[in-house]
Amino acid sequence: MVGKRTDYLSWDEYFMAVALLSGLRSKDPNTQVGACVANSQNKIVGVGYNGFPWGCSDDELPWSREGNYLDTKYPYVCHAELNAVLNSISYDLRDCRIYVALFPCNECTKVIIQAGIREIIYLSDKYADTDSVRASKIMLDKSNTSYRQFTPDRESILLHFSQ
Ligand SMILES: Nc1ccn([C@H]2C[C@H](O)[C@@H](COP(=O)(O)O)O2)c(=O)n1
Ligand SMILES: [Zn+2]
Repeated sequence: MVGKRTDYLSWDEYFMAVALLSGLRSKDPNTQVGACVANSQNKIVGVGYNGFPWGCSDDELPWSREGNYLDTKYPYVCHAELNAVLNSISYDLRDCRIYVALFPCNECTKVIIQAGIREIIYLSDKYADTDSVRASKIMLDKSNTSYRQFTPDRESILLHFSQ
């Protein structure tokens, strides 16, 4: 008898990989972030990545990190988590999980909590020392929204377009 494959992706690996794949759509030259919302039945209900709003051309708005505020990307860019929630097929994301490459900022955290998402699974917390992420953790703790870092069991996942 032929047994089943054993190196198949776990749900956490699968949803985090979808988040990372979505992040590859981002035009941000410095930080590409993807997010994937999964419901309690392990169905994907929303994906997103960081980018400018509809109608705001990637070629006309700045991707700079420094300079006058209006000449940087920060006032314009929609974060991956916001896009994943807004792109989701349901308004009510109660009991969903969000997988995201980078710990959510305070503004996205508000959106995540208000949407009813119950758990955040993140890969990197590289901005842990910012007040934005500190505020996120305060709100998450108060609202009993859980968060945990994804610790991968494998280094990478390879995709081949040629089979
Ligand atoms: N949780 C997050 C954090 C950040 N982003 C976006 C916003 C920017 O496009 C980029 C961060 O840029 P950096 O300051 O590292 O040059 O990532 C997000 O989508 N989700
Ligand atoms: Zn954010």
